[in-house]
Amino acid sequence: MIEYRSIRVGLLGAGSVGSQVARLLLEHGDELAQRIGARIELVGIAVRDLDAKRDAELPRELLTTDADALIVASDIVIELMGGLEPARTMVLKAIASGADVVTGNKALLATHGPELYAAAEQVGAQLSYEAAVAGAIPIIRPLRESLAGDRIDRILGIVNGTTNFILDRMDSTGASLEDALATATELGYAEADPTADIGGYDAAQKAAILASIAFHTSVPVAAVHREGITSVTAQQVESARRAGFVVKLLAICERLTDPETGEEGVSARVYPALVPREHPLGAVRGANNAVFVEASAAGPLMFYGAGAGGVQTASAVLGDLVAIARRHVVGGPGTAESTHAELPMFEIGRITTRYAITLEVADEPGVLERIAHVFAEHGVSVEQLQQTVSGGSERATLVIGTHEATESALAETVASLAENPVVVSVASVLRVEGAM
Ligand SMILES: NC(=O)C1=CN([C@@H]2O[C@H](COP(=O)(O)OP(=O)(O)OC[C@H]3O[C@@H](n4cnc5c(N)ncnc54)[C@H](O)[C@@H]3O)[C@@H](O)[C@H]2O)C=CC1
Ligand SMILES: N[C@@H](CC=O)C(=O)O
Ligand code: NA
Repeated sequence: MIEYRSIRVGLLGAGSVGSQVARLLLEHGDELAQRIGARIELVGIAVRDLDAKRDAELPRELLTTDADALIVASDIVIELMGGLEPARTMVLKAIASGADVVTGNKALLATHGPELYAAAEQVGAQLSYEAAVAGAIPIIRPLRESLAGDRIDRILGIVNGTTNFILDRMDSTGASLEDALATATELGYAEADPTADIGGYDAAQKAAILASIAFHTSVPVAAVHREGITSVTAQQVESARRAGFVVKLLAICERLTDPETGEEGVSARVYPALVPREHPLGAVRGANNAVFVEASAAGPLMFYGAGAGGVQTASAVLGDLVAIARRHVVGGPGTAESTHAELPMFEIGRITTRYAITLEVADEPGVLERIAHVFAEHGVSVEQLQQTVSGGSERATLVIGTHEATESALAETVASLAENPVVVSVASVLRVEGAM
């Protein structure tokens, strides 16, 4: 029997993810010791309530309400409390006391990332966070290590399980957003307050993290353009389905070059978009996540799997823990954040994409010509136009698909359309992404 040295690990938070991390550490201690060459000693689990019911049964003697004492007694701290404070203060304290840190806290990283990375780099500590984006799916490490020699051009991700479940349910059953959300809540996918999910905040935090790593640029969450799914209607989902598309909430991180100045920059944005059903992202069902990466040399790559869930996310936390623990055994520096490029952020008006616009118009001669004129006036080129007239109605529905256009040109086009006397209403404007 090999006598391994011990590496002391302190766990902050024993909720859905934390309780599963503790259980796996306790159950697989021997195997992990062999893989690492040292024993992970779980020295304590900081909780708010010693008697709370938990997803996994944990030894009472490990529970403590004194997180500060636990931090200073640990070589590696795992933060799984969530939220900004006291998580930020505790992570800084752990780093200052010489510990490495593993966290799954995307809100913390998207808001205070640069401060935490700088603190870690200053003392040579490792801060790892595979669980923070797309749960169990390995995406941070592939971007940072496997693709370190390549140039990433674009990331298209479904990174919020709750909204994907809702949109998938609307697509497959015709349910309204409210009904699909109620089902997501019943099944335990949505948060008690689902605003972070359906408002796109959670996806925007993940987009900020992905863009920062992919483009070696510090991207604050405030620079991510965010639109949630709250105004997506059953009608839009049904029209998309009939046209061979599916509505998905996408996080898009893109390297862009201004065609006029040649300036290079980054766009990070979250919005619901039409995706062709045959695109790999179009087939992502239920609460799953997927991240589609386009790299210059590697070409398109797809990472797919469970983006949430206690035990699934615990797998990513343990992966980070094992990697850090191995470094304790073999020595050497950790991986610092790479922000050498510091590309400027391009605002949403500068991005180009395709659009599908649905208009209710008067059914009278010359309407199509007047509508086409509005598009031409703003330099937006129409790719296809479909007209439907309901029997006996004096109105017609026009669905217009555009070629690539800038957001600013599209916004001006839509504003002009809304004011045009032949337009009864602009029923829907959705971007089209991933067209192949
Ligand atoms: N649940 C999931 O599927 C995923 C969660 N994450 C992230 O992992 C982290 C943990 O998430 P969950 O386990 O789902 O959250 P949770 O709400 O189930 O658990 C958090 C636990 O931390 C405890 N806590 C909060 N403040 C504390 C304090 N000051 N001292 C001690 N304990 C404290 C809470 O009482 C709770 O038991 C979050 O940052 C979340 O965003 C990331 C990916 C997926
Ligand atoms: N609420 C999130 C949980 C994981 O990050 C989601 O639905 O994806
Ligand atoms: Na992940």
